[in-house]
Amino acid sequence: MRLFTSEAMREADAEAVRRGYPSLLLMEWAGMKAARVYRELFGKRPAVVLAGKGNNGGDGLVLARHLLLEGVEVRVHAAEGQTGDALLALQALLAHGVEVRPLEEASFRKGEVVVDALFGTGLKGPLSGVYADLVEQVNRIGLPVLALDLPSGLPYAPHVRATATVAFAAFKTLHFLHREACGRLFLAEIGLPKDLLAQVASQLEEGLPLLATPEALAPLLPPRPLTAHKGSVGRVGILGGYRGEGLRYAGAPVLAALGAYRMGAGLVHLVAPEGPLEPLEAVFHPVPSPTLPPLKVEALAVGMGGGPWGKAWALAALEARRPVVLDADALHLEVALAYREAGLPAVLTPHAGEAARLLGTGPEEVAQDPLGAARALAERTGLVVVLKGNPTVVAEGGRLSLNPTGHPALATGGTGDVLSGAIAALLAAGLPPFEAARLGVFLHGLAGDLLGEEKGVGLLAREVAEALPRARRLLEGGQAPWPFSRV
Ligand SMILES: NC(=O)C1=CN([C@@H]2O[C@H](COP(=O)(O)OP(=O)(O)OC[C@H]3O[C@@H](n4cnc5c(N)ncnc54)[C@H](OP(=O)(O)O)[C@@H]3O)[C@@H](O)[C@H]2O)[C@@H](O)CC1
Ligand SMILES: Nc1ncnc2c1ncn2[C@@H]1O[C@H](COP(=O)(O)OP(=O)(O)O)[C@@H](O)[C@H]1O
Ligand SMILES: [K+]
Repeated sequence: MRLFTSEAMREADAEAVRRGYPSLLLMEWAGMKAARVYRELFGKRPAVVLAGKGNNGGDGLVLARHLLLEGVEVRVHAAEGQTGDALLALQALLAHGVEVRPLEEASFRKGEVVVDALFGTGLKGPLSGVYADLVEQVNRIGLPVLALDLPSGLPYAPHVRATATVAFAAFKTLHFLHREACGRLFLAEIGLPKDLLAQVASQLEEGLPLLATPEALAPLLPPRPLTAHKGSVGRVGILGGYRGEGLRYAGAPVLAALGAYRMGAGLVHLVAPEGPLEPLEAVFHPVPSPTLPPLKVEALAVGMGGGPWGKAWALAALEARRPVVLDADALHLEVALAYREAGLPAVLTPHAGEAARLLGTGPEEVAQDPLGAARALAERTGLVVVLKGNPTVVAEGGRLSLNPTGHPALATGGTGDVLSGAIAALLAAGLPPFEAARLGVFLHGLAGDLLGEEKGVGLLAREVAEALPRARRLLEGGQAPWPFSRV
């Protein structure tokens, strides 16, 4: 599924009009579908609708009319100056005898639900003045909020923090970059001609990002035939760890090995300084410093817990000439370029701090524009980039994919190591790097979601590895939760 930008949405709108499709019908469907979501979530609780003067406000005025017709008590506050379809929506509402009061007089009553129809894709720049005050008041007051298309104010501050958001026609990247502001997500079909969104998406020069959905990822799961044996389903080499004066990193490679096994690897070889013999199921290759012993593996994960040895691990691993995940201390521009030069498929898995170091910017810049940062790093290195965080972004060249799974309970030491091993297992099973990265990230995030809901925070990274098979089974069985509902 493609995620749209505001510009792409405007182009879709314009293309519909060029084809002669009456845009008022789109607005009517949008408002009607949003009213349906309102009724599903809030029944007959009274509504207070806040409508801007643009088309987002128009959607809100249509919703108000539909709620009214269904016997819901509705109060409406609207900006002045509607034109076009929004003006027609206002006239239709007024014809029902509804009193429309100014936005400046907006008030809120206990038991009401707020409908945020102030701004959608047409917002230019941050809110100020009366709008900023109103949005802050809505957030403070604590009533449930249904946002139409987008929580007003996004991507800037202040913006509405909604209980639920109904996206019209297509999701926008903002919905998945700002999940917390959107609450529950609904996608409303509003009657655009069937092929129109695909046509607009294909015409855009800079491809629109993909959303990683269960539907798209399930077919990528490596099959497990009855005749499978441990040498036929993917063998993984883990290279990492550090042993120095008074300092040892021994756990990270073990967690990566667990991630690889739990993602279905047949055999895991652990190349690390002498340390705990875990997991018992691995083959151990204790080495005094970064070297590559002879290994029969189909893929590698390199760098976890490598500390000052990180670069040496990565350069040693180059000799294996296998697809590789480069993580943590193996993340250096020089290393990435050496893999590109060698023509080896490689997946880089930086978090915002590591990506910033590779790009020569600050972590805040990366966090502000994860799509841009992931794309820039993928273009600069020619490799696949997994920019970890919420959301995690996967990039290859101009291709971008946003991941909808993942829980804040994952913000704990070692979960990234588990991810590296998991992606390496999928590479070893034969998946191309972009696909291995998308699938690995999705299942790792889903494992975090399952555990976060069951146990809350306080997870151990090894538990995330343990939950991977459950996540995989859900995806296989068509039961992985969709990140949204359709209306
Ligand atoms: N695409 C589709 O297929 C369909 C789209 N639909 C709906 O249309 C929505 C997009 O509508 P839109 O383009 O009219 O923009 P919208 O979000 O209402 O805001 C524009 C208004 O805000 C104002 N304004 C801007 N920035 C501001 C600021 N910082 N501070 C203050 N004011 C600011 C701006 O003022 P101006 O700059 O023009 O003076 C203008 O008045 C979309 O989200 C969806 O809900 C549906 O109806 C069905 C089909
Ligand atoms: N708030 C969050 N929401 C979703 N996923 C998160 C969140 N915080 C961290 N994660 C995930 O947890 C993992 C942490 O990886 P990383 O930062 O490399 O940790 P470590 O180096 O300790 O293993 C990444 O997969 C990241 O996407
Ligand atoms: K809105």
